[in-house]
Amino acid sequence: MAPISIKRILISESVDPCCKKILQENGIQVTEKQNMSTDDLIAEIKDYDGLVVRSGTKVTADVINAAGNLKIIGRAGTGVDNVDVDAATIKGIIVMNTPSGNTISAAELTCTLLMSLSRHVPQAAMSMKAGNWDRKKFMGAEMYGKILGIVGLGRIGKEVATRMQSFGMKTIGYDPITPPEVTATWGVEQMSLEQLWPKCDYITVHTPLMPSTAGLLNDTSFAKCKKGVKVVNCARGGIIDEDALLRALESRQCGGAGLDVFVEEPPKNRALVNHPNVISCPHLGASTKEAQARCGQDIALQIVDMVMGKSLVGAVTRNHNEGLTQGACEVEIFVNGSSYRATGSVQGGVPVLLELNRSVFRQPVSLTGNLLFFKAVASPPLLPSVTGLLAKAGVEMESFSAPAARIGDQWYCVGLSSLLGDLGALQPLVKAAAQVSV
Ligand SMILES: NC(=O)c1ccc[n+]([C@@H]2O[C@H](COP(=O)([O-])OP(=O)(O)OC[C@H]3O[C@@H](n4cnc5c(N)ncnc54)[C@H](O)[C@@H]3O)[C@@H](O)[C@H]2O)c1
Ligand SMILES: O=C(O)[C@H](O)COP(=O)(O)O
Repeated sequence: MAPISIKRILISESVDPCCKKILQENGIQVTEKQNMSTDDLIAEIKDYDGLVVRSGTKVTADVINAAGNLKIIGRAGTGVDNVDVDAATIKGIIVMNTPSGNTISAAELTCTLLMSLSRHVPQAAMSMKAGNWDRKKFMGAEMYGKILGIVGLGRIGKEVATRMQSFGMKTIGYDPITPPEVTATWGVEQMSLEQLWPKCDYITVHTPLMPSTAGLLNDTSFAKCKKGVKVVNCARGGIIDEDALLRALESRQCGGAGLDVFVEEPPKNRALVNHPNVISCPHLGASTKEAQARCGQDIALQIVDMVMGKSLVGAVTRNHNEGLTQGACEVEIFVNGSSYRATGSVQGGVPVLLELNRSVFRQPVSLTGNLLFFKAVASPPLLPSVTGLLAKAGVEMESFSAPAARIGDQWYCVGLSSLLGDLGALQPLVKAAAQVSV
């Protein structure tokens, strides 16, 4: 990748100080300005080559169009729904995020809300502060033996599943991209949503917000749930339809809700927040010292790498030249001095890889998690040999994507539980290999 000149960056939200430090150490001038209105940002942005945000800054088309020099929008976190990615794409501005930095924190908050719903801890604590001693009102239920439905089995969904299994919960789920054989290895049985709704005592959603997930839980799906089902949304406001949730809470079809996110933040309509069976937080999923340190560091290092022409990690910008409407785009990526030509698209809101260096994959490869790509000649012992080698290195194979063709050198992709410490171990089996964490 050719180096990109970035001299001045604006950080418009509370991002860990290590971000500013790393950028400055690499010769980039950094200005921090928080709580700007969109008009303030429009007036300010023209002076900068880069902008670093969290979820609070609305990087609208107006902001992007006012930004004459902007080359990079860095999201210190996961969701980029506050950035108009299409407007950025049209202007050739790269949008990148740090999708893994806050996974554990968001998963832990989800588990906290699930457990608080089962034992009414926030309500009991408030009652104690009000001078009461009410042991009867806050009768709870054990998590043990209950069924948790997880909608969206990506990074956070997986971490929630394994944690709640330790409480003796049975975990079931649904994801259109993560294969059932993969989720089975971490204890989640997949099924259709129609089969899932009536089985669950608790439901938690971990998808991005997009047209296919907006209102996933709505009047119709609540009606199919067990009476008294408890729900958690630590993903994005609107995946659980807020009006439908309020109706379900009022009819007791829903026994309680844990909400970290809202359609409007902060929510002007307080009906849900004020409901006695709702526990809510002001979008705190990523608000831990550890998550902020990781996200701040990751975004700064990704920007520095880009400036040095090293790599383009975490880029989510779509390629307008190739016609997004057709769904596919082609990019050339340079990793450790080698060039890779990749064709990908976005399916159901999820980036997928279709082709790598002319190897067309049989199924689209979901670009999430730790991915190992290798080039080899197809042969029956190839997969068992790679699996054995990974097992020796203490790394689990979470998914396997094979090329459609079986002739000559082809590229394969393997999802890993963690990146390999040493790619050299693959040498006897493969002709080339690279790994990335997406
Ligand atoms: N509350 C917070 O502070 C906080 C923190 C981090 C992430 N998040 C949000 O949590 C969500 C999940 O993040 P992640 O890192 O696990 O993302 P991820 O991309 O790893 O996982 C999302 C999963 O959703 C699946 N999916 C897509 N469409 C679906 C559908 N219609 N039904 C079911 N599954 C579907 C995808 O296949 C993918 O596996 C995102 O919305 C993210 O913005 C919130
Ligand atoms: O998508 C995310 O990363 C989370 O929602 C966290 O958002 P935040 O960085 O604004 O806390």
